[in-house]
Amino acid sequence: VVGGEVARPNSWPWQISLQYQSGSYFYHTCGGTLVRRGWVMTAAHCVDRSMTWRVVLGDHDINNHEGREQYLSVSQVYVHPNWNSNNVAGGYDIALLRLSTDAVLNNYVQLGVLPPSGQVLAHNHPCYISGWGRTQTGGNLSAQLKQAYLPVVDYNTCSSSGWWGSTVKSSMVCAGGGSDSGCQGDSGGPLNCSVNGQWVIHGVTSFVSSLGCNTYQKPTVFTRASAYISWMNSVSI
Ligand SMILES: C[C@H](NC(=O)[C@H](CCCC[NH3+])NC(=O)C(F)(F)F)C(=O)Nc1ccc(C(F)(F)F)cc1
Repeated sequence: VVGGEVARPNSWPWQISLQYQSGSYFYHTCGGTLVRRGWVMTAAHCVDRSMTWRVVLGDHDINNHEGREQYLSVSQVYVHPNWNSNNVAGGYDIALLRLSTDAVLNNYVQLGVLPPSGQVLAHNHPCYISGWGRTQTGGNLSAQLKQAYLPVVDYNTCSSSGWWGSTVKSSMVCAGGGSDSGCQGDSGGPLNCSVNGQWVIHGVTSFVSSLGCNTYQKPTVFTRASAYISWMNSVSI
């Protein structure tokens, strides 16, 4: 996350850290959202390479053990069948991870609420991105979970010339476009939108401009979760 601020610990209790094993250590690579006690929603591009994965729940500082974390392994990866790893602009950048054991829900670990199928938010609807991604273009990951206010940019604006044009599809959500943005390492994490006083997970962080994370009029682009409800249900989530 470029800009924004460090989140109050566990204030996004459905946010997970997806980590891969290298040697005897695990490393953060992507975010994700706990959507059922045994299921995590993330981006397909996060799991393009097959690795030994683990999901960390209830985390705040990914470099320190604070005692609220739950470490769960991944038993199965379900990538959307239409995902093309050579074409993030094609959409379908969504995957479900089946956890080997169910999460324990508590003050630090809660389920994210998914939107109704097809729900599209209006221009400027209030949302926050959360993640441990780079804090600047080309910079380092954040040790602590960060958040940034990224209001929705509607499809009409986001797909216009000067913005993303035809790179963005209606199966995506754009948000931000100013000095705050997602960045590498935020992939797969949630776009948390306030709907009737409840946080609803409207996006899965997918891509930013290759010219820089917080490029003007290149808002952070999310997979629109409401476009994939039936697919997620078909995976028996
Ligand atoms: C550096 C930048 N990385 C990204 O945007 C990666 C996803 C990369 C998927 C493709 N390997 N995502 C992120 O950094 C995220 F955290 F914002 F989600 C990037 O490659 N952006 C990008 C690439 C291609 C296209 C386009 F579709 F237009 F070809 C648009 C943006």
